[in-house]
Amino acid sequence: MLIDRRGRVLSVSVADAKAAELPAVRRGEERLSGFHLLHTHPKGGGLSKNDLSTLFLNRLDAVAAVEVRPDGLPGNVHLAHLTPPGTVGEEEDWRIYPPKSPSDMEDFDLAGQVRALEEEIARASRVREAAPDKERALLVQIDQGEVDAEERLAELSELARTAGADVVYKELVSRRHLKAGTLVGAGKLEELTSRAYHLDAQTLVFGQELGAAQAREIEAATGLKIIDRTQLILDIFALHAQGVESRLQVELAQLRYMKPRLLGAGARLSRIGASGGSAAGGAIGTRGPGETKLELDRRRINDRISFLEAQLENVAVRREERRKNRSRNDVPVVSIVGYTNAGKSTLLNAFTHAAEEPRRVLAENKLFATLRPTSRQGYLEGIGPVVFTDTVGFIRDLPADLSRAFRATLEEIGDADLLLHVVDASAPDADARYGAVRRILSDLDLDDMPEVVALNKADHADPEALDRERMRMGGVAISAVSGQGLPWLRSVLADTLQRQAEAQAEQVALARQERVRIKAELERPSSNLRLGAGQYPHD
Ligand SMILES: Nc1nc2c(ncn2[C@@H]2O[C@H](COP(=O)(O)OP(=O)(O)OP(=O)(O)O)[C@@H](O)[C@H]2O)c(=O)[nH]1
Ligand SMILES: [Mg+2]
Repeated sequence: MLIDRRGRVLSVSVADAKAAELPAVRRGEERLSGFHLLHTHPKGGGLSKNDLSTLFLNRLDAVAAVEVRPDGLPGNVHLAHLTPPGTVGEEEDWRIYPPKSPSDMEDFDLAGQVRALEEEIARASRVREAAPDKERALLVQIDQGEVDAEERLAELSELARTAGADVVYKELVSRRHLKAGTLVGAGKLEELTSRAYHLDAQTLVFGQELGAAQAREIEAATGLKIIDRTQLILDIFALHAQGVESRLQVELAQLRYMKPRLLGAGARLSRIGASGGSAAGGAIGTRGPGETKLELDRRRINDRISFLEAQLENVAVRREERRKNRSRNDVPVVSIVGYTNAGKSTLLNAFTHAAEEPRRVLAENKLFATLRPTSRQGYLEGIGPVVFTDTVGFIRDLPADLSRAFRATLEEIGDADLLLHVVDASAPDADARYGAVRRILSDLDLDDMPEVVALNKADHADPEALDRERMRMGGVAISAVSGQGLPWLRSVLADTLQRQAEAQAEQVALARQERVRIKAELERPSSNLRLGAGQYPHD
């Protein structure tokens, strides 16, 4: 029986001893649901684990089980209610009372207990309201035996922070085999729900991409807002997008990601959409690029996708024209590439003396601070003027929708004469990041371009680790911030460009020689290359 606070019976269910259906109870975000579940235990015994999770997940005022005696009369009553969130010293999310006889129950002030509990819950939420309204999030990274699982979790945490979340808890969950629906299994989800309750968090972020059905199932089981890594990255791109093209690219990627997930997700999306109002403008996962909010109307989504594709096509055509017109004269171009947050923009600033504020490129301790390629002119001793180009940072497992949307931007890297690959040498997984960047370059068919590696943040890196990295990746240890190693890097860049120019000149010379040789061959009277007269009218 489900009973409300005035003692009215709302519903009665009859079932076997294993499980009874509970009608859907509206779960309050801040308060208890206002219902009390009373049921019988025909075989006797106290509250089961199932009873307690029903209490917890539905935020019931209380759950009570009445044992049934062999003579059919009521036996002991078992009762539990929730403990307030954040309670110190409580092992569990619930407080179970010692069994009472039905007559003892008459003196028990359940209403008073519930009032006290609600007051404590309200106090906790007042404390939270006083704090800045960042989305409080729990992070889960599933470890399937990858070597870099720890780093993935740390990266997920950086992504969440950049997206504006307050990470209150993170966990690496070891699972060789994933559960179809819930990935981590129902027990783990229950544990996470409990943690979220105590830490006052409403968002659960998964380090892997979730399918639409998985996200829905996990949301149903936990009552939390579910975000996956891809959504987080898309969200950051949306926050940082500047300029027409990046905005179009980001929105297109977001819509492509959302489209298959919109089916049957009406309630879920409207709920996420309604909970806007964070400092960064809107809740994580629903931010559109620029000032706009992501359009989630499923009827209009296809039209919008076609429109964006056409717009991007236009931009691409115009860019191609610009590219052709830009006389590929002799100013060499160095494209700065690397993992996100490696220090590419800082290095560009250091190289091009963009000390004058307005020329300075934004460099921040945020992932994907740069989304738009930016070129600045610099100078290299022995070479002369050189154009340095800064571009979008890479990340491992770059979401497919994003790499598709940003393909044009990324392919422009191929216009350069030389890649300057910036590695954050202070990152514990510098190798893996280097590998991830190389893989993306190879996907873009750019892996045969000449590359110079800069091991950046040397001021911050462990010297031994730095030595190891130098052995493995080669490259020059630098600090874009302190300037250490920059003269050496400049001379390596100049040498490489010089050698390349020489090789090119040599090829040109060889080609010229070859032409001369063939011409001479053709002109020799006895040449067997000489074909029948009249075939070469100019002869
Ligand atoms: N300690 C130290 N910090 C650095 C160095 N170079 C850059 N940083 C810091 O690293 C952070 C990221 O720098 P950015 O230049 O924005 O990195 P980025 O590669 O352009 O990053 P995205 O554009 O986001 O992909 C900033 O907080 C910089 O101050 C360095 O040599 N040493
Ligand atoms: Mg940058």
